Formats: sequence, structure tokens, C-alpha cells
Amino acid sequence: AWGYAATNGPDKWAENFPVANGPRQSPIDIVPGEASFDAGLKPLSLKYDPSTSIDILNNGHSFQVTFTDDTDNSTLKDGPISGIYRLKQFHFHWGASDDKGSEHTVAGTKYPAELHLVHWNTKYPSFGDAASKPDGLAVVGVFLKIGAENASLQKVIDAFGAIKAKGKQTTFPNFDPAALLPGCLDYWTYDGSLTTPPLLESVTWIVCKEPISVSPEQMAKFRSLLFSGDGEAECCMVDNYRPPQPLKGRPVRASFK
Ligand SMILES: O=S(=O)(O)/C=C/c1cc(Br)ccc1O
Ligand SMILES: [Zn+2]
Repeated sequence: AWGYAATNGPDKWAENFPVANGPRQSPIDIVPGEASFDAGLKPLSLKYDPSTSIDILNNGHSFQVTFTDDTDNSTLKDGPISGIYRLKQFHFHWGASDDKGSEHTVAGTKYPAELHLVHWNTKYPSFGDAASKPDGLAVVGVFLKIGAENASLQKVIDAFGAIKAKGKQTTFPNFDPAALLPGCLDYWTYDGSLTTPPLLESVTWIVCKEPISVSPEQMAKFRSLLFSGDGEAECCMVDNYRPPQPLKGRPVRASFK
């Protein structure tokens, strides 16, 4: 199965997922000076209902918090998209050390981690259906920067004890993902893909310019999670990020000057 090791990592994914070499792969290096300001881009409208959060899971390549998506209670609207997209889950990517870990980079700068909030277009009947359409998904990316302890993030970290190994999950009710968003929602946007197999080219990426904070101690807790399952040789969950992919002529737009 795919992973992030030398034997099954990003450089090997094209063997089973040839779209890995496609025209709209993610992540990318965002070069602010080459992004074009688009006055037609609307502010993001993110409206989340904490009662839609269900559980937290170690899926063997990250951990994710999953939401009920059978109503329009937690949605993304406006920004670069048309229609209503429902929040399905959020997860993170991070490094073994603070000098790497994000998937998108900004003029070559890597952040220690990156949050992805995954939404699907309600013009399609389900996430699975939407995931195969060019306008099916919208993922909001938020960089994490080393600094003050993040109290909202700490609520997620407090659940790690129950999901240390691959396959572990526990209930995670009443969590408001809006508490993980930066104060300023200026963003860059471009057409891309899932950054993990199946690498489907169905994502409108919306990457926030402003990072949120994470303390060194909190990053250490991320790195205490395991890729491995119970009874397997322990392997720390670190460096679960895909590096930037070729832009192949895609425009990157900015919602801000
Ligand atoms: O890292 S992302 O591109 O946000 C991957 C998102 C993703 C979300 C789901 Br839900 C299932 C498979 C996936 O690959
Ligand atoms: Zn992701």
C-alpha cells in the first residue's frame, strides 16, 4: 500500500496512480509575485456547526476528524467556488522537524505543518461521486507556524492518546473547526488534486495566506502518533507530506493585493 517511506512514498505513487504525473497535481509552490490579484474573487464564507463533528481517526497516513455531511450545517460557499460545498473531514500533514512538513510552500518556504479542510460539491450526491469530478472538491489549506500554544488545536491533541496507532478511532463531538482558522481569510486559489492517492484532479485549492500558531510541544505530540498499527514495529507518523508538483501553466489567483 502507498505511504511516505522510500519504498512506497511520493516518488513511487505514479506506478499505481498514473494521474500522479497529470496536468493539475497538488501541492504546488505558491510564488506570491506570480499570483494574479482577482477582484472578482469573493471572501470565503465558512459556516461550521460543531454538532456535526463525529470522530477522530488515525488512518495510517494522517489523523482526521470526520463530520456528518447529510445536511448543509457545515459548509463552504463563495470564495472562488459556485454553489455549496459540505465539510467532510479535516486532517494535517507535518514534518519530523520544524523546517518541513507543509505540502504547499510559499516562495520555497516550508511550514512545519498544514491543515486541510475537505469539502465536496453538493451538486453531486456524495463525496465519493464528487471526488471524480473536476469541480467536485474544495480543500481549504491553512499553514501552521511555530509560536504560541494553540488552545483550539490542543483539544484535538488531547484525543491523540486514544488514536496513537493506525486504525484507532474515538468519538470527537462538539468541535468547531472554525476555531482552527486564521483571523484573516485572504487566500490563493488554483485548480489541483488530492495530495494523497488516488490523487484525483477534482480539487479547487484555497490556501490561506495567514498561518495559525502551534507550539513546539504541540508539534512533538503530532510526531508521537504512529503510522504503524497495534502489534507492528512502531513507526512515528512524521513527514506525511507530498512535495510540490509541476505547475504546468496553471494560473494562481490571489484574493488580496
Ligand atoms: O490531502 S488531501 O488532498 O486533502 C486528501 C484528501 C482526501 C480526503 C478524503 Br475524505 C479521502 C481521500 C483523500 O485523499
Ligand atoms: Zn491533506
